[in-house]
Amino acid sequence: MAAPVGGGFPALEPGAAPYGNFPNYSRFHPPEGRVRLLPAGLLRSLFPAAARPLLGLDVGCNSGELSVALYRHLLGLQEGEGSLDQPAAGKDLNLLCCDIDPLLIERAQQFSPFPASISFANLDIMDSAAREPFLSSYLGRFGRSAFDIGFCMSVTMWIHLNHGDSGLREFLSLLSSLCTYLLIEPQPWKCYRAAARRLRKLGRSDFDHFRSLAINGDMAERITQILTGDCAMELVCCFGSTSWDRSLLLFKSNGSNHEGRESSGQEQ
Ligand SMILES: C[S@@+](CC[C@H](N)C(=O)[O-])C[C@H]1O[C@@H](n2cnc3c(N)ncnc32)[C@H](O)[C@@H]1O
Repeated sequence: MAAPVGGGFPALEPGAAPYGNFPNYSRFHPPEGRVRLLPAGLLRSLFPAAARPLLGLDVGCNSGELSVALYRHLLGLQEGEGSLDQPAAGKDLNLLCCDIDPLLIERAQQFSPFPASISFANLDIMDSAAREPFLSSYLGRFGRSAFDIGFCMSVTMWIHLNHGDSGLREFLSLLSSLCTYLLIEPQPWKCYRAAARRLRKLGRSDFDHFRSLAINGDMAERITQILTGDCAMELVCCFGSTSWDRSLLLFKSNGSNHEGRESSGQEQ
């Protein structure tokens, strides 16, 4: 993959984005390439009976372009429509989007067309001390203890490179415990090699874990095995692959951990 740099942000060396926190990422992997794979009416078909607002979590949202595109697409809003925060598709969606990079989050907040429905927050999802109070507080506002749907788009590789095999497992387990449905776009193994190569070109050493990763090869398959084998999720469907060879996989929790978790009377 060409390294996403330049554009409206101060230039950043590609290797200087060790978490995949590329500015202008969406110019290189445009949101449309992902959202067009998702069927219209997806939320209605996943949650036919939901009378309350749906809650979504977008992990690794970068500067928010994909989060906003997902929000529009899932609610059936056209570009330029719905800026009054009045979704049109008969479902109400609140999206919490987080990223480890505070500058990307600042930018997302600055340009958000749906500030009442989409919240952007600076959070390292792997930092349990920061994550737990933050997510509980957000969910508590809705009287909930889990999200209806999670989005993990082009993030797994960065967690894997920075936290190793155990970090990837921990991350997937966390997402499965937090979200009833999980839409995930894993990076294929060739992207790992490209990321390590970029770092070496800058004269830096590999990511700490790169050479020791035992989870490797067909990453979509490996992640599916972990989610279905260890995390009590089932694969609902694959929505196909983007033109840059990443598949979009939808999982559903089949454990009982998401049922009956809402507290009564506080839903908005
Ligand atoms: C390649 S970008 C993907 C952006 C967006 N999801 C998309 O697909 O267009 C990966 C993002 O994950 C974020 N990220 C990496 N590790 C993270 C962590 N531990 N917690 C939160 N965000 C993280 C990076 O800062 C970066 O913005």
